[in-house]
Amino acid sequence: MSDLYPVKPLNGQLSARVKVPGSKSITQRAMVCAALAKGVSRLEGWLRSEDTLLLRQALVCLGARFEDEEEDLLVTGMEGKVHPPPGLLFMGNNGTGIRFLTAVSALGNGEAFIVGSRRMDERPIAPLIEALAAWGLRGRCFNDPCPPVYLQAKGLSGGKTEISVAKSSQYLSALLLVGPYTREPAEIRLKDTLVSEPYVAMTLAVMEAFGVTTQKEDGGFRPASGPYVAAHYRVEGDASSASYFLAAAAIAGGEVTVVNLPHPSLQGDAVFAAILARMGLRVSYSSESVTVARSGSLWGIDIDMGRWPDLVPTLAVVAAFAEGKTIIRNVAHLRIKETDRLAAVATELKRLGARVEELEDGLIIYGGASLRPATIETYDDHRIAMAFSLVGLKVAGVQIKDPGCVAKSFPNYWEVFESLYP
Ligand SMILES: O=C(O)C1=C[C@@H](OP(=O)(O)O)[C@@H](O)[C@H](O)C1
Ligand SMILES: C=C(OP(=O)(O)O)C(=O)O
Repeated sequence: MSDLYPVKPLNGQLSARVKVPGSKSITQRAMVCAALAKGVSRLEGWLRSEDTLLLRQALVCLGARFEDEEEDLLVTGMEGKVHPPPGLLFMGNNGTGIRFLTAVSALGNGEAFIVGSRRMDERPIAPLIEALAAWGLRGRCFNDPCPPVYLQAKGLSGGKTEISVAKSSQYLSALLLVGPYTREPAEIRLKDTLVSEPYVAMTLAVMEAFGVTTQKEDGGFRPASGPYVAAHYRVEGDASSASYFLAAAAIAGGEVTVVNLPHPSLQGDAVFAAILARMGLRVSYSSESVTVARSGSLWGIDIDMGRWPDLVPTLAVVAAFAEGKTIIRNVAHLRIKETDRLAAVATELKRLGARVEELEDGLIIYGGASLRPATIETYDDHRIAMAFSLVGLKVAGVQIKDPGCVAKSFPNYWEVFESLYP
């Protein structure tokens, strides 16, 4: 792929049906459960992308077996017996993956050394290491509070632990996923207010599909003792990936259907259609799909996005085309994603001529400015590349730098994007 993608403006209105790849978040949870389980699991509709392949490779190093059978993934589980390898485990910039892998490695016996990309060394993981320490793990972050991570694992004792979840829900999901394999029943208490909450519900749902239920109580969780039981698991289409095409209808007008996003969905980000409804679009659902249509005005909104951080770049770009201002609140955790997404979104919208205020934990976007051509910096962040590509549907002369960075979650993004043109 060349290092610049020139977006062609769309003549007329959209009328498109698109299929998105499998959910990255669900795929990674299902991979972990299947890798720990007893027996052979089949993952249907799993996402094959940079991040999921990194996690797959690392789980193979720990002792699970993965085989492709046409589009499905067959996983032979380790029955909870984890064997950290002598070398390095590499997780790129896969935040979900490094948090899950750290917890899974802690179930083993021996040393593990887990490293990521340069940006990963700026994404904190210490809260997870501290919570695992209460279950007997000896571990440290070399770049405290960030990776690389070094562990001396000897299985996890279980019992009570506490976790800080104000910066990321992934720490809690990681603890929950290994909870069934601690020696004593696990009891996890939250120290502070949970961000990105729907991802935790998703973790519990996937665990349940692999046979483990969790008792939820005020301020805490008690996952039942394992093992996970191998399952035939069908992964939903990715709701965050779907957001780009739903947003395309908001920006360019017309109608878009995402054919493989079920309703209801396990993914919090499936809320995006309802957010667009608040901005003036018509929305309809079937059990397997969602359709949005714009025929009239698009209005700015005031919204707390703390539960759905990955939708913020998409929403911010839509907001630039809306009438009036949009206030996006409660998303300080966007500063520790693939890049500082509040800074990146504000900088790139300004480059296009939009008026934007960057808050410590949010954005104010004044919609309706006439936007100008620009070459967009993507900061090695798939969501910045995908969200800003949408601007080019309406504004001539938009080019996206490093378009290949979409491979993290959506390797065929540009192909699906091009299917929007008649
Ligand atoms: O658990 C998950 O699969 C995810 C949780 C969210 O992260 P935080 O909980 O760190 O906000 C989200 O941003 C990320 O893309 C995927
Ligand atoms: C933040 C993301 O992923 P991760 O935290 O897993 O790197 C994302 O996909 O937007």
